[in-house]
Amino acid sequence: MKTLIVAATRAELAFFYQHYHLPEYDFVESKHFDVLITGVGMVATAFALGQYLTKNYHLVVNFGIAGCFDREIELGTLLNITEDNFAELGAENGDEFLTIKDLGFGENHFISRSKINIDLPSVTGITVNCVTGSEQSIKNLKKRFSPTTESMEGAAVFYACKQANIDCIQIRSISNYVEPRNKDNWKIGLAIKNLNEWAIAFIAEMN
Ligand SMILES: O=C(O)c1cccc(C(=O)CC[C@H]2O[C@@H](n3cnc4c(=O)[nH]cnc43)[C@H](O)[C@@H]2O)c1
Repeated sequence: MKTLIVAATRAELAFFYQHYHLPEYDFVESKHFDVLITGVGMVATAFALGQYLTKNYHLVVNFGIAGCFDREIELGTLLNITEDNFAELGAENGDEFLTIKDLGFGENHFISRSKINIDLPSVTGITVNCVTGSEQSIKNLKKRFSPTTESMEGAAVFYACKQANIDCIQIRSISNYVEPRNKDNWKIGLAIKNLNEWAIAFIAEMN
């Protein structure tokens, strides 16, 4: 059985593609692993996984960059997101937020059940449709989830893997702090370089 590597954009796996001489397609098959580029966001991710996630895979690895709520963590740091949450899926009730679970319609919190030993700090993430960019939203999200990271896909990958009963890990490299938007502060190049080096070593070790 193979590993399915999932990322939102091909740019996030650029050096990985180069290293393995992969063709520039959004779904690439190779002997030990396949790669799926889903597009950004939960909808695109869920649709792509609905098309490609089959029982041929024993493991899904979601790679990407992410925002970070913790200023003690340096940009470019790699983290293992072992828990993730749909942060906006639910209902407002005045100032209170009711999750999809509170409403009785399903789960908003996912935990990786993988037993693979990952040499990175384990943290909790949130997954959003709208990148957080106001002090009030940051305060609310910290209160509700105590998150370390924010992405736009993570919890959707965990959700799909749970539905398909396939183990999943999520590795993200910190490109920016979650703050009022200022793309000049983002270190995307550094985050992608570190992410790809780790991904190449991880896949080499697994096979
Ligand atoms: O501008 C570029 O060169 C560039 C190259 C590769 C990827 C990007 C992206 O913007 C990828 C979007 C991707 O990043 C995740 N992300 C990163 N920071 C955050 C954040 O603060 N909040 C939420 N998501 C974040 C997200 O998963 C997107 O899929 C740009």
